[in-house]
Amino acid sequence: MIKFTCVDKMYPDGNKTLKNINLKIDKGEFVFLVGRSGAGKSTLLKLITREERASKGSVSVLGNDITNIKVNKLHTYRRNIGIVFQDFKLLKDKTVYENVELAMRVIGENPKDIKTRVMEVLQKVGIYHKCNKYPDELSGGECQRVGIARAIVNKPSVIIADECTGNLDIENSRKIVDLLESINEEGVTIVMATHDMEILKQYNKRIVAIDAGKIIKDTKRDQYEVIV
Ligand SMILES: Nc1ncnc2c1ncn2[C@@H]1O[C@H](COP(=O)(O)OP(=O)(O)OP(=O)(O)O)[C@@H](O)[C@H]1O
Repeated sequence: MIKFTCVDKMYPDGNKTLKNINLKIDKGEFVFLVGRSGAGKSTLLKLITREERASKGSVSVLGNDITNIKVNKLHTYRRNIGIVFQDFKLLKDKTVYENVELAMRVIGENPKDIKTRVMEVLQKVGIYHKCNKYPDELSGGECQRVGIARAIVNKPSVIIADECTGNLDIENSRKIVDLLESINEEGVTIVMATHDMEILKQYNKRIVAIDAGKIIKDTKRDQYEVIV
């Protein structure tokens, strides 16, 4: 499903942010990516969403090598990936419904299907009753529910969540991870970067730890295909 083979990532300033990453994540897994600030978590996630490109090695997702994917194919590739952000990235001048609807509109979905699907996901994430509210009228936890609704509305195979509980208290963080867990139970692969030790302790998931650009721990290391 997601496979990193001997991946290095160097930014233009010459610093090697990721070093020889070998990582395999199977379909339907829920993985916590942990590490101190600057360790390289976001960079690793950006290689999956293909916002960044590996400097060396290859990244393959859903059976396709995306390392050198053509720019005109990126749009189609990204339909398989839902992204949840720490700061929600909701459009302030759009309602909850409109924020989620837009994600379907931009890929040209049939307007008839849009309404049914948006209502369905708003119900799933528990924010249906606030569908006409604007982001400024919602709590952080509610905003993140909308962020998750937007991420899942196009039925992606993978959800990438970068510190998606970073702006929430522990109670709301738990509710958000519970929601991601229920999405994972439907077969969606989840990769979530987090600093939150409470969350790590409470949820028994695979943990991949990065330090200074290297994987230093993986609770499922035995199942790796390490290619050196
Ligand atoms: N666009 C960029 N250009 C140059 N260096 C970058 C860029 N993005 C990240 N870096 C550097 O790469 C390293 C890893 O950054 P990254 O954001 O991946 O870490 P992180 O583990 O997600 O950190 P945090 O938990 O603080 O978000 C840092 O030293 C950072 O300064």
